Amino acid sequence: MKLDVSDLAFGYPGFPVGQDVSLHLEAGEVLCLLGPNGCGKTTLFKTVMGLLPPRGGRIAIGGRAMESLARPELARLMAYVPQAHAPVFPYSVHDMVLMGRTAHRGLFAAPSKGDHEAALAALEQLEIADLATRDYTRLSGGQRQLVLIARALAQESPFILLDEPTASLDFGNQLMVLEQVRRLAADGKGIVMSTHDPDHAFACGTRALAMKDGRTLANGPVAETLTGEVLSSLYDVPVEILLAGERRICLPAI
Ligand SMILES: Nc1ncnc2c1ncn2[C@@H]1O[C@H](COP(=O)(O)OP(=O)(O)OP(=O)(O)O)[C@@H](O)[C@H]1O
Repeated sequence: MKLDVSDLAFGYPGFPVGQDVSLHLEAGEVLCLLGPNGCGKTTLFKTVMGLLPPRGGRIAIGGRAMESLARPELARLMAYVPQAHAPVFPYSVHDMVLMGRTAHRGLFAAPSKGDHEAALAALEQLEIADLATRDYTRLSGGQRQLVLIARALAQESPFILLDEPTASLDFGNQLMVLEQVRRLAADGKGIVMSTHDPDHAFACGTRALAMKDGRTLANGPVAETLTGEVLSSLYDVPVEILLAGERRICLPAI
């Protein structure tokens, strides 16, 4: 299954944000989206999720035009992982993950045995089944982020969009989330992940899209796309790329 976004223009009513953005993603790939604050990453996500109407261009999932897909159908194809936040209502972790099943059973139907099993399987896959009965609002930021990823997994969609999944996490939790992203891709998910850290793209990305002022600065395989020149121009700071063994590392000149 393939996600094809071609020549997309996106933005809000009366406020264009981006244009001419294309991305193509296959199962098993991790596409990292990088760009300065306010360049339009979240707006692009909202448009690809069908939450904002495109201002131009085309979005197709598995060869089907997005506008031909009903909302529950779209939810079965694409899951969205927002940045971890504390909801007002103290849901249990299991209930949070169960919400990922809504697309499979309708908004008002009671969760089936299969829904509960899918939620538990998602928690187990992320190795956080021991948190199932805990209050989500009382978890650490890293644990919350993993729960939101589990919720997306329970949705059983071929594509997952993650909006800065490592933001505000400590070093260890960042690595834990990146490791899970790699595992999900290895399991055949297609992943789009926004990040402010080029090293995270080097750690788990297969492709990268560098976006500035709502336009594509570079797009392609990570190593060819995130060059020192591109990153310097993207963030307006001198950046060098070093090789540590096989691994690339971003070194800002400070
Ligand atoms: N609901 C909205 N209505 C109008 N403009 C908005 C709305 N939300 C965001 N914007 C504007 O759209 C532009 C892109 O914002 P967006 O949140 O997509 O950027 P971003 O790249 O995700 O930023 P960050 O890295 O800081 O999260 C910004 O100029 C922002 O002010």
